[in-house]
This record gives sequence, structure tokens and C-alpha cells, in this order.
Amino acid sequence: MSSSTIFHHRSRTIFRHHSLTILRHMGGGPRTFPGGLNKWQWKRLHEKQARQKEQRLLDQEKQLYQARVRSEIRSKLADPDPSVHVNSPNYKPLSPKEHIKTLADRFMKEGAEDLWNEADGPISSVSSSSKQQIVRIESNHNPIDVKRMLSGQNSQSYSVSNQLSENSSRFGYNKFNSRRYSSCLYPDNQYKSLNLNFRNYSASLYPDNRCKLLYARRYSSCLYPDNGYKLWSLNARHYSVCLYPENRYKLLNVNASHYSVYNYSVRASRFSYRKNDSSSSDGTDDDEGYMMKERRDGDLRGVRLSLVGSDGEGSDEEGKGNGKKGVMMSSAALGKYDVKKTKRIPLKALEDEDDLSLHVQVIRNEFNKRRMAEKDREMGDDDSILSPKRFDECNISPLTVKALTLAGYVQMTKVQDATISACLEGKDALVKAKTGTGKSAAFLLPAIETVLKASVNNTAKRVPPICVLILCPTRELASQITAEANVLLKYHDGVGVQSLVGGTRFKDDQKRLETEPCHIIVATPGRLLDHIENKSGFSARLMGLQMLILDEADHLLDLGFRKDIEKIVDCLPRKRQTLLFSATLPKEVRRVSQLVLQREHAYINTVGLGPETHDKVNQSYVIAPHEQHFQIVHHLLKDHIFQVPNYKVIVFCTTAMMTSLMFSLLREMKMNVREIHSRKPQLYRTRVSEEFKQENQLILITSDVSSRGMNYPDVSLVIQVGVPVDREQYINRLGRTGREGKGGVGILLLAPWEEYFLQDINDLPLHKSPSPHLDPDMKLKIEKSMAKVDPSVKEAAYHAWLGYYNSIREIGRDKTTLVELAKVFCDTIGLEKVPALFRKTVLKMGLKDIPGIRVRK
Ligand SMILES: Nc1ncnc2c1ncn2[C@@H]1O[C@H](COP(=O)(O)OP(=O)(O)OP(=O)(O)O)[C@@H](O)[C@H]1O
Repeated sequence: MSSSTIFHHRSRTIFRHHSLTILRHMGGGPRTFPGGLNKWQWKRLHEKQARQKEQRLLDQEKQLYQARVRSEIRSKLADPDPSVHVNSPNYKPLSPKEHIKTLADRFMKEGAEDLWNEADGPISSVSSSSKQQIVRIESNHNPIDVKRMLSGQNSQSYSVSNQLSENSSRFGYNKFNSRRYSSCLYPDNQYKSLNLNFRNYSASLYPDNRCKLLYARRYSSCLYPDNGYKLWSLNARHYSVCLYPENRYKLLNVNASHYSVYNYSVRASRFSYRKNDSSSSDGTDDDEGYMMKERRDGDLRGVRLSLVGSDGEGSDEEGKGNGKKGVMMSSAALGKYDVKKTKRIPLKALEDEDDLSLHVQVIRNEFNKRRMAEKDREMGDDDSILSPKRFDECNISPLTVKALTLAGYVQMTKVQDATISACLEGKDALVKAKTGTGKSAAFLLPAIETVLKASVNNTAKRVPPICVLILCPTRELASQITAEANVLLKYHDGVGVQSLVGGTRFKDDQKRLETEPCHIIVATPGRLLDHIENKSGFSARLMGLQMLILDEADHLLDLGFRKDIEKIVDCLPRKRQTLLFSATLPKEVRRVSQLVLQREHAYINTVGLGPETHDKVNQSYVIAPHEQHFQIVHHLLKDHIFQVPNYKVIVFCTTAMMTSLMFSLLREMKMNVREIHSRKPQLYRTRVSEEFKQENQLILITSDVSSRGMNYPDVSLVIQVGVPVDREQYINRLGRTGREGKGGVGILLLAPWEEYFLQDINDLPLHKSPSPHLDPDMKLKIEKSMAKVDPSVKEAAYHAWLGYYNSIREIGRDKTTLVELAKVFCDTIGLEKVPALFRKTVLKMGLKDIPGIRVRK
């Protein structure tokens, strides 16, 4: 059995042993387990421990294996004649000088070019080096200082070379090389892509502006876009993975988990793929120590250790390199295997390598934003969201600035610039700024400053009071704000943020509140009231509150939420700072805002007198009979997918059950759809929301739970089906696209009798689009698919349809017409009989004795 097989076998056995132990626990043991865990929590805990143990063993095995490989290499280098054994009397180790010479000789052999890498110096393009500006940045272990890297200051271990390409308009690139961590940036103007290659722990990113991103976790991973610029996503877990386009454009997608590796390409610059049998060797290196195996069945897994990009982190020697080719080449060729190690790599250090993906992201974000800002400035673009001011120029904690930089925020957005200083002065403020312009950070930064100031005074208290309360209308938004706050609090140890939202276990909230730090609470009003009313001690903790923030303030202050907000505000100290943020602020809300704001508050409006929507978002509306809406939506989606291969679409429907029906139909039509609405369990909603944040080529069918605040990156199209409740809802739904100053498309689909709504948005730049030509064959297909949808979904959709339009003043007034329209809807969705309503519902809706209404017996 090969050592790799033994190794995997052993770790699997350990894991199985743990699983058996867990199963034995599951058999008949106690119902509750130590720490009050139930049996599933107990099981998960043990599984997690087993995984961690397995991981530790893998890491140790890896180190042992590397040590063995290193010694084999050394002995082989010292002893080119295989007949001379290490133990033989002729054997003597190489002196360091001889060692370097041997390696240098090997590199100079013909055909050894692919052992070289960029950091070894140019093989052919010596001339280009004359154009290079080598920039070095100080610090060995500190995170990459992007600012300084970009501004071209000196370094020792992270070197940056900035290659000025003559034809940079099309294929210009910047190239970053370093001995220790090298990276290459290829911002191609044409495709707006950026390519980072770390040599030792390498990662390649090709974020085409329509593409998915890739993170390399530890060690290396490479990714290439195919000719359609569609990206393949690859995640390398530990150790390396190489992925090369096999021929020209054909992609190979490998998912490696521990110790799997592959690399296929003739273009591989280092350690290119070698088969075991000598006939297929590409002659780059004969060293058996690096042997990789290929399974007969073509499965790419099962390789013991990768050499690609595995130069190791123990490169202090490398960092101090004197630039002589021999030294550098040796490390390039042999990775860490020829570097003498005095100690094993501490496991902690291996874990720390994860941070590299953050560095990659910082660089990527920084470049993207700079390029965007520069472009906007050149074009005199008013729609740019960024202001020239930087975060380090305003009066916030340096630790927060550090976290901001890591998250890719260097310059403030306009709304942040306009609000942060006013908020830091302690004034109440009402802020209006367009969707997707960074309002969350604009209120989170003053919130964090408030906590930091307060915690100086609260150190003596056993349970510190809650300093900041952020209210928002939906659960997903609360989770999003909490996540963003956690990013900004990365370096503030001991400062905690927690979210309290419906759909989760109340007891879990309570436990978290008691055991974990909680200076900032992000909550939906209903769940917060539950805590205030049902949890003794919670109100007392709120008495130390210093700041109240209402995100989506207009929505929280309108009739649906107002009562809850009033009750909550009654429980808060009067002496506090209150901040209200929204993209839309109808006059009525401005008036009601006095409920929570002090009379002398600042009113900050960064929208100005123009439209509240973004110029870069192309808005149009289509008027078509209601019965055609499903087919039109399908047509619009198909059309958009054809035009934007890396699409991301949100379709808003009027109610939860209409959302469910639209989702079921489009799923039957084999479209890549997901659904989020209030009838779905919270876990499901969270999962879909996360997926939609991360993935492209998805269509999210949703109700208004997603209309406000949700920051799904790169949404290319928003379709609104049916009349929105009001102008604000239209603007906020549309605001899911065209975020961060990007472009987007918005289409509003109305029935002729819903056309009145256009009056409410006549100041917005909408243009009329003709109703598309509908294919009769497709109509049949849609009818067939509709027939497959569960009748209970259709019946629920009918009830919801009737309820929704009945509540809309303009339509709901004429009950007879309303019921007739509902009947048409029934026919469209293939219901033979109009579903019956409860008598109580009929009375409530004012539909008693209206012909066409069926009442349940
Ligand atoms: N200073 C900054 N620099 C770069 N990007 C930023 C900055 N501040 C915020 N962003 C990014 O802008 C995007 C939109 O931010 P955010 O969700 O806070 O917008 P918003 O104004 O609250 O939108 P909405 O009105 O829909 O709630 C996010 O992706 C965020 O990461």
C-alpha cells in the first residue's frame, strides 16, 4: 500500500471510529447531554471534534511527509548515482555551496524552463524588465499593506513590480512578483478582469464584471475563464489544486479536498504534470520525490501532495534572498522541499494562511474601486457613489479603519461623507440617500464609536448595557446588517453585535444575550417587543441605550409598523441619539419622524431634487393583459439570459402566494429559480438569501421581504409583476439593481387596469416598452407546466390575489369588477372552479353578495 493510501486510510479509520462512538451515543443514552445539549447537538459537537482531530492529524502527516520528501531530495542531489546509497561509505552530504551549484546546474539544463517562475527572472523578456519599476514593501508577516503597495513604497518580502504595458488599453497588466507571496494583476480593460497569482500560496481570480469570484483558500488554486468569459468556480481546500485550460479554451474543473492536486497543462509554468511511467514524462524533472499518480479511471483525486504553489511559508530565507539566480531557482524548483527547515511548521501558522484570501480580496476591492472611481471622475459622472474623502481622515477608531480597509472600503461614499461627522457630534439625524450607496456603514460607524466611548465607562458593570439598537423591517436585512457590523468590529475584541429576529427560537436568543457580549442589537420590531414584554431584565439593559437607529425608516414609521415602534420607543431612555435612514421619505413620514427624533435634528439629503433612482438603471414598463403575465415574465427572463450570460435576476410578485405560484411555474419550465417569501421557514430563507448573494446565473422569485435594504451584488435585472403598493416600494425594489454606482435594468409589468400607478412615478425616467411578441408554442408549454403546479398553491394564490387587489384603493373599490378580474386570473392559472372563501373573510373584504364569490359551507 502506498504511503498516501495508508495516510488516507488511517485518517478515515479515525473518523469512522468517532462516528461509531457518536452512533453509540445516539442509541439509547440520556435524552439530554452535558451542557443542556440535545442529542443532535451532542452528535454534531462530536462530529465537529472528530473533523478537527482528523484535520490536525492530516496536518501532522503532511509535515512528516514533507520532511521525508526533503531528505530524499537532498540525498538524491548529493548522490546522483542511485547505486550509491545514503548509508554507503561514499555518501557525503553536500555543502551549501555545492547544493546551490547542483540546483543551478539543473536549472540550466535544456528543457528545464518550466521549472522557472516569474520571480526567477525573465527567460525571454529581459527587455521588458527595463520598464519595470520594482517596488518593495516592508514587513515580513504583517498583512499586505495595499495602500502602500499601490502608492509604491518600499518592501522587503512583498515585492511588487509594476509593468507598464505599451498596449495597455487592451491587454495591459500589472504584474506583482515576490519571493514569498507573489501576485499578478491583469486588469484587462476589455473584460475588466483582475488576476491575482500567489506563487507560494497561490490564488487566481478572474472577476470579470459578470463573473463569479473565486477564493483560493490555503495553498493554490487557479481558474481560467473559458472563451465565453463564463467562470468556473473552484475552491481549493488545503493544499493545492491546479486547473488549466486543456486545449485552448476547454476547462477542466477540479475540486480538491485534502491533498488532491492536478495540473494538466503544457502551459504549466512550474511542476507541470508528470505521470508515473517514464514514457509519458514531459522531461521537466525526473525526481521521483515529486511523483504524482493518476488513477486508471481518470479520477483526478488520490494524489498525495501537490507541489504546485507549495513553496511553503517557511521562506524567511527566501525573503532575505540576495537575488542570485541559483538560490531563487532552487526554491522555485523544489518548493519547500529543498529548504532546510529547523523546525516543523506550527499548525497555527498553517491556519493563519487562510488570511491570504483576505489579502487577495483587499487588493481586488481596492483596485476595482479605484478604477471605478477614476473612470467616473474622468467621465464627470455624477452617479458615482464615492466621495474623495477617506475613512482615515475622519474621526473614527484606527481599528475600525483597519477593518474597513480589509473589507475594501477606503474612500467614503457620499452619504457616509455627509453623515458620519454630524452623527459623531451626537446630533439626531434624518438621512435620505439613494439605494445601494452605503447607508448601512454610514450608521454602523457612528454606532461603533458610540459603543467604544460608552465601554470606557461601563467596564465595571457585570452585564454591560445595550448601547445601540438598530431596527429594520425584515429578518434578512437584520442578518445582513449584523454581518456587516461584525466585519467592522473585526479588530474590536469584546464588542459584540447580536440580531433578534422572528423565525428563530426565543430561548436561543435569551441564551445568547446572557452569555455573549452584546453592545449592539439589530432587531426586527416584533421580536424585539417579545423580548421587552416577556424577558425580565431585558428592558433594564435597554435603559443604558445611547443610540437608536431606524433603517428603512419610512417603512418602519408607516402604518404597518408604527404601533410597534411607538411601544419600543416608550421603553427607551429619552436622552439618546436617534438616526433615521432611508432611500425614500414621503412627506407623511417626515412628519411622523418627530415621534422619535428631537426637534433640532439634522436633515441630510444626498438625493437632491433629482429622481430617487439611479441614472444608470434603465427603467421601462410593459402593459399587457394579466393573463399574459406569466408568459411575458418567462419571455423577459429568457431574453435577458441570452443577452447577459452571467445574469442575476430578481422577480418581485405582489404577495407570498403569488411568489410561490410564479416560482412553481418557472421551476416546471426548468429555469434556475429560487424563492424567498414570508411563508418559507427562516432557515430556508437564510440559505437561499446567502446563495443568491454569492452566486450568479440565478433568478430569485420573491415578495417584498427582499425589497428593502438587501444587498445582493450584481443584480442585472429587476422585474416587478403587478402594481406595487406605492411609489416607495417601486423605488426600493428597483434599488436591488444598480447598486454601488453600477448599471442595471428594471421592468415593471402591469395590466391595463393597473396603469393608473404610472401617475405616481411620472417623475422617474421610465419609458414604455412594447409588449413582446409571444410564441404560441411557448404559450402551450406554459399551460402544460401550469397544469403540473399543485392545485393548493393555485388556490392560495387566488386568495392572495383577491386580498391584495382588494386592499388597493384604486382597484378594490369596485368589488364587482374586482371579482370578475379575479375570475380571469383563476382561468389563467388553470383553476376550473373559483376557490371558496370563508364567510368571515368574505365579510371582512366587503365581498358579501358579489356575484362570482363562492363561500365555504
Ligand atoms: N465606503 C465604501 N466603499 C465602497 N463600497 C462601499 C462603501 N460603503 C458601502 N459600500 C458597499 O456598497 C454596497 C451598498 O451598501 P448598503 O447595503 O449599505 O447600501 P444602502 O444604501 O443601505 O442600500 P439600501 O437603500 O438598498 O438599503 C455594499 O455592497 C457595500 O459593501
